[in-house]
Amino acid sequence: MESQFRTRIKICCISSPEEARLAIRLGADALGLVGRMPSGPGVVADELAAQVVRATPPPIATFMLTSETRTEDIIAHQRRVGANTIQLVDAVLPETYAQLRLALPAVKLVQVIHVIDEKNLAEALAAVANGADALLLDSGNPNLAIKELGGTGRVHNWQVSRQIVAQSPVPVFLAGGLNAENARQAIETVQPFGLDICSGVRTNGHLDARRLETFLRAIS
Ligand SMILES: O=C(O)c1ccccc1NCC(=O)[C@H](O)[C@H](O)COP(=O)(O)O
Repeated sequence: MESQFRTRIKICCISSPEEARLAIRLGADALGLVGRMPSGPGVVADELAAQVVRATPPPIATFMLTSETRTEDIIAHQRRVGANTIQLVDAVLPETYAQLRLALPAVKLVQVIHVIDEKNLAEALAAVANGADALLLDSGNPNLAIKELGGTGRVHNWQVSRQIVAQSPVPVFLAGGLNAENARQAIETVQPFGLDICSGVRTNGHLDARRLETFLRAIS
């Protein structure tokens, strides 16, 4: 069934104020700033992320991606960057959401679920029950010796993602290997609140205006 709502767009792996301005000008609802990660191409320094956050006007959301899992380290990361949303790319203890809420009441919490199989449905619903404001379904693999926590350029099992969207009481973003060719199909299959894209709108690592325009046209 066709959704009556506009699919929100998060442009991730923003690596400069110029990329942020381009993404906003072309219609991004949210920007993603990737903090220190065990692997992946999109990492930026905290100082640069903070600079982008300061230059980003409302109502654009700034998502700070963190691989930290201890509450105090997540809080310290947020204080360095100042983003209005924390994207937790790894699993955290159940009590972490309440601790973060207490310390950072104005900051929204988005939990990434790396979709591998049906078991991820329970993981997603537990994150919501524990306090996540939104979910983001991605294609990493946290079980590897060197964890993959995003930026893989791979598509995952959208049937599992569809089940998560259908049962989630909070908004769900879909990520992982999206591009202009598969984005419409992704929306129809998964029916997410928003799409998150990194490599599919880049050329040689840089945000590519033409690829982003083509992507946005494909889903409008
Ligand atoms: O890009 C990275 O290096 C990265 C590493 C670890 C976690 C997240 C990372 N990227 C940010 C994202 O969340 C991506 O937008 C998401 O994984 C989708 O990426 P892609 O498949 O390239 O569109």
